[in-house]
Amino acid sequence: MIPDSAFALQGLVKKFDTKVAVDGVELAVPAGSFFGLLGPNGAGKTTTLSMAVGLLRPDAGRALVLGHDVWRDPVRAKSLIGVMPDGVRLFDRLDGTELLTYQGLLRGMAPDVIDARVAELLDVLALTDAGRTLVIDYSAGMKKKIALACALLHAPRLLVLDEPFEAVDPVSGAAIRDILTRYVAGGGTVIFSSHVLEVVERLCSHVAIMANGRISAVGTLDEVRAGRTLEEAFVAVVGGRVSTGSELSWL
Ligand SMILES: Nc1ncnc2c1ncn2[C@@H]1O[C@H](COP(=O)(O)OP(=O)(O)OP(=O)(O)O)[C@@H](O)[C@H]1O
Repeated sequence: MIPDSAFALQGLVKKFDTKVAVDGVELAVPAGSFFGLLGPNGAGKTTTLSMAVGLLRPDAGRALVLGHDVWRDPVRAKSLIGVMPDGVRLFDRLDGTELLTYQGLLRGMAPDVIDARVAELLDVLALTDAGRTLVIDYSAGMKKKIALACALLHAPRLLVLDEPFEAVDPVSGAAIRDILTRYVAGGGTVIFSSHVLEVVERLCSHVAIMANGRISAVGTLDEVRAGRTLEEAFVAVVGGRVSTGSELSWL
């Protein structure tokens, strides 16, 4: 049986000491959707995605990738996903080509397939010249792009990306949007967190808004917007700050 949800999060909870970072998150990401996860700083997006892909053990709940439990059946579940985590920890004493090749070998890919895909990914992401540069010497945006290439290399069914557009230049951002749009058109599923509402509005078919460790709104983009802009919907769900106009008068 093929589940309707590419990704199902059920009752995920994570506490850090007394802080409840994620408070019973339930989320079904439909197969073939382009899913944006929004929320203010500290809402619990990264913690949720980290648990969802098997990088952080939940205190309660479970995550299913195409029906496979990430914690009980990790090898199968992880073979189906490509992940670009927050803070991108990479083997940065390798150059770009070596890093991708290493990633492909870990994934059990054939060397000739790896070579062809690495060359293509470096080209599309404008990293060809950086292929022989150590990753530690990359800029923040270049690190994002090589991390995205690592997530794409094995042609996963589902992509989980933490702030993929952060720090990338406009040309690279357009290239990434194009890659992801084609990936979804080809039957893939993407879930990504972002603070860039214009990008989410342009790309996403579905959106969830997190606040205080919970999902406060979820649905198709139009359902969540409900006739408003996404920014208006976000502020309505999360709560805007009311300015008295007198703050920082000393500045
Ligand atoms: N390792 C940790 N130890 C202690 N507290 C943590 C840890 N990781 C996250 N937190 C706390 O959990 C809460 C949720 O953090 P998280 O990084 O998931 O938020 P986020 O929605 O991704 O935020 P941002 O948009 O700023 O990246 C925050 O209050 C944060 O301080």
